[in-house]
Amino acid sequence: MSINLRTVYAFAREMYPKNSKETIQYGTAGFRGKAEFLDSVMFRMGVLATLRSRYREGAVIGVMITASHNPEPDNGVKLIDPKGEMLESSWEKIATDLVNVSDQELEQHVGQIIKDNNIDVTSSSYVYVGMDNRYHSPRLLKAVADGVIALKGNVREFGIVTTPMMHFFVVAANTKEAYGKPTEESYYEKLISSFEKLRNGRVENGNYRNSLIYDGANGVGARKMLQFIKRMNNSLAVTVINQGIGTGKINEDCGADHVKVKQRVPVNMPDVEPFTRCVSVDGDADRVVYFYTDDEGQFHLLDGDRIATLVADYLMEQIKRCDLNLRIGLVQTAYANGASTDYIVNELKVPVSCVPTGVKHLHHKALEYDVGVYFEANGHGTIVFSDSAKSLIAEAAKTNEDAKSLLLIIDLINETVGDAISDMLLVETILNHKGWDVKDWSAAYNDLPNLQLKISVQDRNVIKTTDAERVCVEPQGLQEEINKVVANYKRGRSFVRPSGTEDVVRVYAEAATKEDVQQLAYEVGRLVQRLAGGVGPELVNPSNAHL
Ligand SMILES: CC(=O)N[C@H]1[C@@H](OP(=O)(O)O)O[C@H](CO)[C@@H](O)[C@@H]1O
Ligand SMILES: [Mg+2]
Repeated sequence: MSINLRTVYAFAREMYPKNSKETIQYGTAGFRGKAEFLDSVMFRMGVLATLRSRYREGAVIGVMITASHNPEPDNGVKLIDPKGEMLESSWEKIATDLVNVSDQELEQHVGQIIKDNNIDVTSSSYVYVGMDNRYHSPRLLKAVADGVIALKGNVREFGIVTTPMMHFFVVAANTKEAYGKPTEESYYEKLISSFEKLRNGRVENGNYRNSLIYDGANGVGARKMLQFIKRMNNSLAVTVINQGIGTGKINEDCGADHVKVKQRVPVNMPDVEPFTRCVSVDGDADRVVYFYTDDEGQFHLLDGDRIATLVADYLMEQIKRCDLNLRIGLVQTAYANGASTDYIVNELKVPVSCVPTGVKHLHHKALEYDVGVYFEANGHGTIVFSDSAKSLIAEAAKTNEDAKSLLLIIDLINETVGDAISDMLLVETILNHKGWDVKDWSAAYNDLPNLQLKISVQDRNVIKTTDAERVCVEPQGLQEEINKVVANYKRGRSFVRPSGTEDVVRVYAEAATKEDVQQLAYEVGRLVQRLAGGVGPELVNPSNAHL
């Protein structure tokens, strides 16, 4: 088979001309932006995925079209490497350069990538493509597929799927189906059968009730949950809200990001009993958070930190019961609530590390342990087991019932990446096992009040950070000013960093009281506006807000 790079240029010029002059970067989770400027990006990512597959000797590479928690007009694309991880970081640079060259330079540039990486263009390549349910996703999926076709690669389209399903399909295909088959049915089957075996017919236990409200963020997570419900034998009574039918827009006033950042219930919440367990996932269903309201109508959040601590505690207990000697570790980011980190260090006594935002960083760190539990505070995370841990557990399972359960737990977990539905089924399994309701779960520790702000600046990349993003090194002087402000607040902590998915600088703050955290976030936000080129209206001082 021979390929003609002229074809790539012809496709690009005729169908996917570059229509934006702005430089775009492979960020925290791939490329994101307004959908109308992404056709050429998608086409080129189809080209890159094909090259990457050839570079990896014909292994399947995944392409997921989604803008996750971003608003409806946005879309995005992320590449999935053969083992289900995010695209290797050295190729992120290749991706960024490829999407930013002009149409005229494209042919020569693709030739250079082939040469630099010694890619055999006559070899086979396989690309899997899936998308979320945004109305512009099908158009963008076609652009990716055309990028593959332009280089004579093989493309398989999965239609509307969650991000974690795409990761599952890629791993399933590349492990010759040891992980399952690369089909939707196989994915449902794997998760549901382990979940139901773990339940073993016991749907309620102690304070645990088996019903919950599920906020699907008007995204693909809603449709897939409806598919789960159809296939489950009433082992869980799930009411799905924000299903994405009718006028509801993806992530608008609903979903995991809304619930976590606004600390508020999603739109369309039915009238439920106080302390009813509720779950929100994001637009592509790779994040999950829990929440409930108490008998005074007060909102309570059980976020990724809570899930991580619940899971780590449970796994430690199970591993101890099996009498196995496995090193368990927890990975967080700077957004983790300080109270959760204290709890991990002082109560769980598990090693905990802090890495930069983005699951790729957490995932890599977690692989250093026999059992690595990682979660971003926003509910994005999973658990990874080393090969040797898996064989030890499998060996023990021959004689030990607890080890058998652990094996089922491993099956229930989508180890490739954070998976909202799989994580939810895991939490449900643990709560059921412990006989806990949300009150019991909340009792482990009290979150410090915390707040996030988004600040618009001229160029968010003027902010540079170090020490897992906890310290800002540029613009000069900003960190010193933040330190001075933070010192005035009991249990105060705050940091700033440029978002990798939105054109904003994020400010995080936590402090001992709600009033303090509002004031602290405001003061740090003002520093960013003043010292990092803020644009738009000045933040309002919360202590003057009533004036
Ligand atoms: C504070 C926060 O929640 N940041 C999110 C967000 O990244 P930013 O780089 O902060 O925009 O989107 C990422 C992808 O979904 C997710 O991994 C990350 O945790
Ligand atoms: Mg997401």
